[in-house]
Amino acid sequence: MNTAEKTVAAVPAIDVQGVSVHYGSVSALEDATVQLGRGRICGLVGMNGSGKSTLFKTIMGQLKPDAGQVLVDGRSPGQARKDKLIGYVPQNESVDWDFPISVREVVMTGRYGHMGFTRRVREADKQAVQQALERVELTGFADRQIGQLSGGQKKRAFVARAIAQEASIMLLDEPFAGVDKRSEGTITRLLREVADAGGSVLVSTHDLHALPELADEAVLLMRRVLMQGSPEEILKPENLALAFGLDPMNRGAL
Ligand SMILES: Nc1ncnc2c1ncn2[C@@H]1O[C@H](COP(=O)(O)OP(=O)(O)OP(=O)(O)O)[C@@H](O)[C@H]1O
Repeated sequence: MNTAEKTVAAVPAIDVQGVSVHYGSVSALEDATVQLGRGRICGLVGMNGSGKSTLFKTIMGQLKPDAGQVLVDGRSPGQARKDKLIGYVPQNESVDWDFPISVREVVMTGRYGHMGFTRRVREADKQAVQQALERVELTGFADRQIGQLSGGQKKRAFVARAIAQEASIMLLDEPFAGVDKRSEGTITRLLREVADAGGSVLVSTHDLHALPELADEAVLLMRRVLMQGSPEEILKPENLALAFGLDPMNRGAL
């Protein structure tokens, strides 16, 4: 590795330093510090309202922190978005499923950053979309209106959009919520492929049982970052108790 390559490798993919975010008088994140390296999958774990979506939106540059700093691949979130570094799979509730757009068109929006101002679709864009649809096993659904998919298929469509974008950093807000086993398996496998190719993945999940299989590391969030460590460390009952009160692994689904 030459010096320039070493410098690039040393810059974290995601670097959240002492970030605080408020919605009016509501404190959603307090002095949160999270770092994620390349080729890593990090699970984001915490109760409803613990600040997971707020953290995603701050990394995306949709929310400005009141204190602290966010760097994405060494740049500001705004620049990282312009550079199409971040692929985002939002929570289902934040998408207008009635919008008259097909699955293929949703995935094509991931290519906009590659098209320039005219947004003229080239053969390479069509191929990238087709390959992404194949990878999430949705080719047979490509021409359906997006709202006509099942919960798991909708998630896979947005994962395909991030793949078509060729984003090196993927943020997924509860991709397993309301998702069948097949979609869960497909998404888990794809995230590992993204990480194996050098990408970085931050994924929030309520499925603690699947955490060791899904992620290399995890963050336990309760407005503050309680800890960042291996899934095994995070899942220790005494640590889960910090974030959830009782041990949620013995309470079934969260
Ligand atoms: N637009 C908003 N205006 C005011 N308060 C908000 C807003 N969005 C979120 N909050 C509050 O900020 C806190 C963190 O919310 P956030 O959505 O980040 O949590 P979360 O961990 O993603 O929750 P969930 O698991 O339910 O999706 C909560 O107390 C929430 O009520």
